Amino acid sequence: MSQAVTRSVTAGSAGLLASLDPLLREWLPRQRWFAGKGRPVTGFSLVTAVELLPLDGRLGLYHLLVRAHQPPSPAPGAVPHPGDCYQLLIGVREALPPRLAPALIGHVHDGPLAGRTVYEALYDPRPAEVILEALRTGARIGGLRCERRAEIRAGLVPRVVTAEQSNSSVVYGDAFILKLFRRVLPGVNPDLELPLALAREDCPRVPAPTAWMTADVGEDAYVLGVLQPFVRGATDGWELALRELAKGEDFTAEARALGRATAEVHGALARALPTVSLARLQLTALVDAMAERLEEAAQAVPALRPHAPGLHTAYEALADLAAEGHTWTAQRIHGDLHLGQCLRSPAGRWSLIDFEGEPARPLAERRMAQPVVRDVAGMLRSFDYAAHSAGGPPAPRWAAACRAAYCTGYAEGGGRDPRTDPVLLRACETDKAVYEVVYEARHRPDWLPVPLAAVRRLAADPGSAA
Ligand SMILES: Nc1ncnc2c1ncn2[C@@H]1O[C@H](COP(=O)(O)OP(=O)(O)O)[C@@H](O)[C@H]1O
Ligand SMILES: O=P(O)(O)O[C@H]1O[C@H](CO)[C@@H](O[C@H]2O[C@H](CO)[C@@H](O)[C@H](O)[C@H]2O)[C@H](O)[C@H]1O
Repeated sequence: MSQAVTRSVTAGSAGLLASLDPLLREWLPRQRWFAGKGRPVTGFSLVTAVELLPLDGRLGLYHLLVRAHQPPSPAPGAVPHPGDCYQLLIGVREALPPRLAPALIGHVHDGPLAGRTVYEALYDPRPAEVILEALRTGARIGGLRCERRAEIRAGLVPRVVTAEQSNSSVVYGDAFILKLFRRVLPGVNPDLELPLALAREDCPRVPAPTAWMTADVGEDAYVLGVLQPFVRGATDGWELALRELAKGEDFTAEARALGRATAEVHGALARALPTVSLARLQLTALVDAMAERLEEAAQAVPALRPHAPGLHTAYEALADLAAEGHTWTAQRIHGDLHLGQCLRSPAGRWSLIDFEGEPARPLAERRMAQPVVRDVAGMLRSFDYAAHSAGGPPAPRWAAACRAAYCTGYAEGGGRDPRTDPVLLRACETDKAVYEVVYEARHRPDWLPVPLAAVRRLAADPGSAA
């Protein structure tokens, strides 16, 4: 273990946060992973601070969990909230070398860091090495605790992933990838829980966690990061789909393989974790939750409002089936499945990643058993997204063929053909499209027309879901 890791001490000083406060207020809301977009940050409180490299050297390094205070959402019924907790890895230098310019947070004027430059330390190889070393050695530093399931080679060279993400990732020597969660919550994190459960089932479709890091804060444990094997040379399904679309190529063979992979993962999850039967009461709760999400979304995004009555009919049809006595099985699912969560190895093998669920939903809700059709609906929406985003005119026939092939593959992989459940499928696709409208309005307003086009179709035509 490196000297720096063993010498780490808990800092915990309010002065540290006070000196960072004005810089973080400006920097944090600009980050893609910042969850509280649209509301100002009015202050911060420190949850934990651990000094990973001492300030007296050329490079200081702090691991911080900070709570960002924001006024409550203006949505009717929104409850006051203590503020989201974010994980920050803060590097401190006298001056920033030009290669680290994109990582700049700012120059500190007051407090213990006065006169120094602070920056997003993951971009810097040395801090990234410190984190890997902690994981490799199962270190405990202040409240930080690392655990590992397998050996990790020393000396792997880090590089930060620069793609747009909800979290932040570092690749180590093309052998491992570490995801550091940005908005962290106390409790079980499905992105660790489910891949661990799948590893116990020897499911080869999901990279098994190699090591992970947790913070103990009082009675609570926050999962901070997960290291897993890196699929070398992989292309994600989104990139691949757009590439094939641009060339006018058929994607149905891949869509079918993706359907098989999804069904295999669902099968393994059903073996690993409890399944339940959704009878009338639970189905009513499911339908009510969908309807409530639609109402909240319509409040937040005015463009959705004219379509709300049409969309509600999808939920009413499901409620009618429940009233007639239909039941569905529910189990743990991926929760936010889309083409970008599917990796194709150079040998043509598909893996699924990112089991965090929809980041904006409460953790308890994300960990609930759900009908598998929810994941299927996510993928079907994704083919539609691709067909509307490839640059050329929308390609509805390409999307329809992929959607059908995916359902065929799902049945071949041991699942029930999702098309035998059209009412549930339409309700789930509607719920997903509504989620996407809110997601895009918040994070990528230019993309809003994509889910809105689907909303128009789903509201007007009950048969439009696959
Ligand atoms: N095991 C892996 N092997 C190769 N690349 C990966 C792996 N896991 C993630 N990635 C890459 O990192 C990106 C971000 O990972 P993801 O888990 O989706 O993070 P986020 O939750 O931030 O969206 C993915 O789109 C993928 O390109
Ligand atoms: O991958 P994340 O966990 O960060 O998921 C979030 O971001 C996704 C976009 O990156 C978003 O997915 C939506 O856009 C995709 C194209 O970029 C498309 O393939 C998906 O079907 C669509 O839902 C996802 O919803 C969000 O949770």
